[in-house]
Amino acid sequence: MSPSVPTRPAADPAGRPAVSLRDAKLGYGNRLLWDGLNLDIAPGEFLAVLGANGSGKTSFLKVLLGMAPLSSGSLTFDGEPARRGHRSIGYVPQQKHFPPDTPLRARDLVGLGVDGHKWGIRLRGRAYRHRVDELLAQVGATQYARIPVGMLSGGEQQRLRIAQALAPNPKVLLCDEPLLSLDLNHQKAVSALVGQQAKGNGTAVVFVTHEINPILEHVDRVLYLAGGRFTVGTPAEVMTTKVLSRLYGTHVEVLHSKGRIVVVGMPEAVIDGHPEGLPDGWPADDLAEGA
Ligand SMILES: Nc1ncnc2c1ncn2[C@@H]1O[C@H](COP(=O)(O)OP(=O)(O)OP(=O)(O)O)[C@@H](O)[C@H]1O
Repeated sequence: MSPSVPTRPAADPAGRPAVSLRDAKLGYGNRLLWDGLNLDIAPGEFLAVLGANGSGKTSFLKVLLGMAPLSSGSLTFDGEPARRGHRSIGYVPQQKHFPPDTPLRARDLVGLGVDGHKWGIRLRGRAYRHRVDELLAQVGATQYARIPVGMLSGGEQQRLRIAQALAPNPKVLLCDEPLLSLDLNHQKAVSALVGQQAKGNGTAVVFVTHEINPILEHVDRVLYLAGGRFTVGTPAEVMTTKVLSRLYGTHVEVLHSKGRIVVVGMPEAVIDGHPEGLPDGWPADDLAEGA
C-alpha cells in the first residue's frame, strides 16, 4: 500500500509472478514518475493503473513493453529478464485511427494476431479461420469482418485491436485506455472479455484507464500514480478519501454512489503534471521568439 512496502499478487500467491518489478524507478530528466516500486503481478491478476494526465501510466506500460528502460531497479517476466517484442505479451495501444486507405479488412487485422509472427507464405487453414471468427465474435465484430479497417469507426477499430491482442492467448496483456471511444455496451462487453481472459486463461492484465467504474468488477488491484508517488492495493483499499488524500498530499474526496467511484478535487499541479522549469538540455528562451 505504500512505496516502501513490497506488494504481493492478489491471485495465485504460491506461483511465480507473471511480472515482477523490484525497486523500480522511472524518471525523465528532473521529472520523477515513480521510485521504489516493488510489484508482483500474478498470472490471472487484473491490475488497473490509474492517475491523472501525465502521472506516468503510459510510461509504466512502455517499461513493461521494453520500450523505455527503467532508471533503476529490475523487471522480469515469468522469471526471465524483460525484452522487447515478447510474443507472450499482448498489447492494446492507445487508440489511433487507421488511414482510410489501409489495405486490410477487419478479419485480416485480427488474423495478424493469430499468425502475424510467422515468416513467409502462411497456410491459412480451417483452424486459422475458426480462430479469427471466434475472436471477431467475442468483440462483436462479425458483422463488419469484411470491411476495410480504415472505413470503420474508432470504436469498431478498437474492438479489432483487442481481438488481435487476445489472439495469441498472451501470458501478459497490456491495455492502454482500451475503452476510449467505446459506447457503454461495448465498454462492458470488452471489460468482461478482458476479465474473462484474466480469470479463464490465467493472463495477467495491466489495464491503464482514467475511469475505474467500467472495469471495477474485474479489478483485483489498483496501481494509483500521482505526482511522483504511488500506492497499490485492492480497489477497496486504495479508492478512499484517506488513501488518495495522502497520495496527492492534499484533501481529495472519494465518493461511492450506486456502485460507482468518483474522485473529486484533485490538485491542478498533479493534473497538469509538470514541475516548474524545463527538462534538462532545453533553452530557457521561447524558441519561437528568435524566429
Ligand atoms: N520520452 C520521454 N522523455 C521525457 N519525458 C517524457 C517521456 N515520455 C513521457 N514523458 C513525460 O512523462 C510524463 C508521464 O507521461 P505518460 O504518457 O506516461 O502519462 P500518462 O499518465 O499516460 O498521461 P495521460 O493520462 O495524459 O495519457 C509526461 O508528463 C511526459 O511529459
